[in-house]
Amino acid sequence: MMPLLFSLDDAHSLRTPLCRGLNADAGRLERRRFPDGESYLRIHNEVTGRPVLVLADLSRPDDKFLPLSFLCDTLRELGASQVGLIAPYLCYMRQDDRFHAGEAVTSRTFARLLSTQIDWLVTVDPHLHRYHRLDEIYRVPSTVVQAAPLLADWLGERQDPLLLVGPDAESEQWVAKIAARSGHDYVVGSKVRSGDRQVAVQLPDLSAWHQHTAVIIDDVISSGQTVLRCLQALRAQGLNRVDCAVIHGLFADDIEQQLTDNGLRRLITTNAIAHPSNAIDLSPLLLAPIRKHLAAS
Ligand SMILES: O=P(O)(O)OC[C@H]1O[C@@H](O)[C@H](O)[C@@H]1O
Repeated sequence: MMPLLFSLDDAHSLRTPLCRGLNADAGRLERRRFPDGESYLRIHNEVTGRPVLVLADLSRPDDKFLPLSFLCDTLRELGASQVGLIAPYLCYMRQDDRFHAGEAVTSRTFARLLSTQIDWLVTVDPHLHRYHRLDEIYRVPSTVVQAAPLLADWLGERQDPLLLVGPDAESEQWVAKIAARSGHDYVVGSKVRSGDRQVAVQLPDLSAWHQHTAVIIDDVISSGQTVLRCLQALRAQGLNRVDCAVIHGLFADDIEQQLTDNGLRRLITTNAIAHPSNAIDLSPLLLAPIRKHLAAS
């Protein structure tokens, strides 16, 4: 049976390519808020016995998780044969430890809650730092898609000599893969975070790469402080041509002007989260894992 694909956000740029690539019908979802702020949700398709895909942009998740839960639960109540979640950005991955007594390890709790709502999960480069695999916290089958080949191919088209720069140890998992595929050199810095927006980045000696264009690579830009401090550290060493490629553009703060004022030439992101900086379409990488889960469930 042809799958049905619902998107919590009608404008998600992955909706049409995924429907086309999977030969899926676009589901019709009616959503509004009652005057008191509670969610109203109605599914306008017959879902009984059909495999259903839910595409969700999970940036700013606190507003989205309840509507997502209502949707998935209703799909199951109405008899969908499976409910698979495509969450190109998987939220609540960064609080992966109890750093201070009494803190909520929100990654674990969120994973536990979400796992009760869905049959499987496909996501792109979740922030796996202290966890190494999603199944350490998720209780449903999952596939992690890596955006590295698409970023590497995008960089591979560049003619100027590039130095890829990971701002911190965590970023090495992404920058090393992109460097290996694109054939560019890379270095990794070290970062100390003393607050949500207090970040210091140190880079190794870069005198061997003065003629290169630096490209900062990271998985997430949130406040933008990591990229900003990395940019400043590069310029302090005389690397004045600096671009940046990030997988998930959360843009929690209005940082872009500040980055431009500090000399950043270009910032690009994937379309995991819709933003004017989107330059890389993830859909070619998502189709095969989604088909695999559809067939296995
Ligand atoms: O510095 P901001 O943009 O707030 O946060 C993003 C950084 O925080 C880390 O978890 C990410 O891997 C990235 O390096």
